[in-house]
Amino acid sequence: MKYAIGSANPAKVKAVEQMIKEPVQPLDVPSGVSPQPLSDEETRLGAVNRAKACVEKGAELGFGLEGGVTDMEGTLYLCNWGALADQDGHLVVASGAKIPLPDEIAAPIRKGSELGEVMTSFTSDKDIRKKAGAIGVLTNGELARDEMFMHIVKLLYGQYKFQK
Ligand SMILES: O=P(O)(O)OP(=O)(O)OP(=O)(O)OC[C@H]1O[C@@H](n2cnc3c(O)ncnc32)[C@H](O)[C@@H]1O
Repeated sequence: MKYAIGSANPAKVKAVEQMIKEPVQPLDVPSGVSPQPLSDEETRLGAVNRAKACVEKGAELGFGLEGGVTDMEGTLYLCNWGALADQDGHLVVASGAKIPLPDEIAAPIRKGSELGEVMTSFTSDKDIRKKAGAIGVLTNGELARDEMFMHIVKLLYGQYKFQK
């Protein structure tokens, strides 16, 4: 197995495949963090754990992509992180776009709901996290979740090739 992504979420798989231009194996691996990461640190760790788990399952290169939220000066932001790991123990990380969440979305998350659930009730689309995502909705369709993740994958793969 050459390339793997530690998720079956189509927005994540598509982001890696479009960048790598080769088949990428989706793997069901644990993120090792809470279902709704609540800080940059936790979101980043989820991405790293997913990338490393892919390598442990035999991938030459393993990608991990994680979505979360983070509090900055009292405002909750959507945050996104990615990691790329290889069999030599090399690891690169990158973060993606951050945008503030409106109060009607932030408030239920602060009370314990997951962003995916909140976005589903907000849009009446149970698969929104697999498609445009919160970022697609909140940017009026200008930036979909897969495109946002693709940017992170470019940051990961570019850094990896530069360092190797
Ligand atoms: O199948 P996996 O890879 O776990 O993908 P996921 O979308 O369910 O999970 P993430 O770990 O990336 O995101 C953590 C939570 O935040 C939600 N989430 C994150 N970014 C989102 C977005 O852009 N739109 C909708 N939900 C999002 C997601 O549904 C989860 O409830």
